[in-house]
Amino acid sequence: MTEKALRLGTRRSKLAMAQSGQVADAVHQLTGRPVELVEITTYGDTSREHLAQIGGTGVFVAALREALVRGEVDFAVHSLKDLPTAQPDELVLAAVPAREDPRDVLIARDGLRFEELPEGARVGTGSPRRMAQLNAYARGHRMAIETVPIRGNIDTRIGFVRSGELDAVVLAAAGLHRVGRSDEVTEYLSVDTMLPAPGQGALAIECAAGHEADGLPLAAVLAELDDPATRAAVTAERSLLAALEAGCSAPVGGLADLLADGQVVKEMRLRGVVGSPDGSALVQLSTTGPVPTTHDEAAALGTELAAEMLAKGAAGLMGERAL
Ligand SMILES: NCc1[nH]cc(CCC(=O)O)c1CC(=O)O
Repeated sequence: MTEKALRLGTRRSKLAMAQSGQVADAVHQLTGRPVELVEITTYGDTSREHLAQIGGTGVFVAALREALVRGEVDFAVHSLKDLPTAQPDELVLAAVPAREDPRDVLIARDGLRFEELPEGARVGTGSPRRMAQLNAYARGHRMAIETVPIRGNIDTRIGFVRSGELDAVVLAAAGLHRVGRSDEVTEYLSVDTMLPAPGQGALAIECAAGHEADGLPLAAVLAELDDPATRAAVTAERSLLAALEAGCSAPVGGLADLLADGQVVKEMRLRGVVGSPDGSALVQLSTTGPVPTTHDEAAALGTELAAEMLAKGAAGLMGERAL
């Protein structure tokens, strides 16, 4: 008798299928069980509204989470940056595997870098975080650009540049790497000018609390795929986001990394930014602390930085805080 397959719930976009396929292989290696992909359509996939309008938080994950709770799938893979910061009691964030490149990139016509864009260049992004930082960068260089709200999958977004409708678009490096489109990148944006979204480049593997698949305790098994350094970093980043009371479509960037002295890791640094979408005002701060050894220590770094950012007026820049 063949062993029963583990059911992995996934969105059906090319990106979701690529990252779910990768996790499916790893789980198959780990357990010896076949892993079957179960495609689930989320509201974020079917709605044609702009993310800022549909409320942002959770639109790509709610349907997957419902399937987990109902036991229709055994585990699910999400882009961590799309996952709301509140963790439902019925679900466990079983693993955060090693992160991909967290940076944002520019894909521009004619191989242009950001600073080479012409006067009045039209740059596509639907993300208030990217808008705020792009506009601030442009102001700093006395460039005039126009940010144009767009949405759609990776191919659609690259298509706006191909068709000549836009001069450039900004996307996450990780997504492009995962779908094999990295050769389209014309500039990797420095995190000094473009802090990524909290959790960007990382995946989240989630299952229902206490769930067993034919005797296999899933949370414990999947925990083998966890990368503690990535987990600590994204915990700090998401705690920053939560403490700012912001969601994934708020103009908030955050990135934690480890600072080393030679080979020896000394500290964790957390950088954060909040900006007005026109880039006229940014609150950008960073903090460092001992390398966290627990969830609470990592989360404390985010809470601390959020308090400092709020003291510098971050709340006023976030506009609709419900977003
Ligand atoms: N909001 C869409 C989204 N969610 C996850 C990624 C890919 C990058 C990642 O895994 O962090 C993207 C595309 C993008 O921002 O360009």
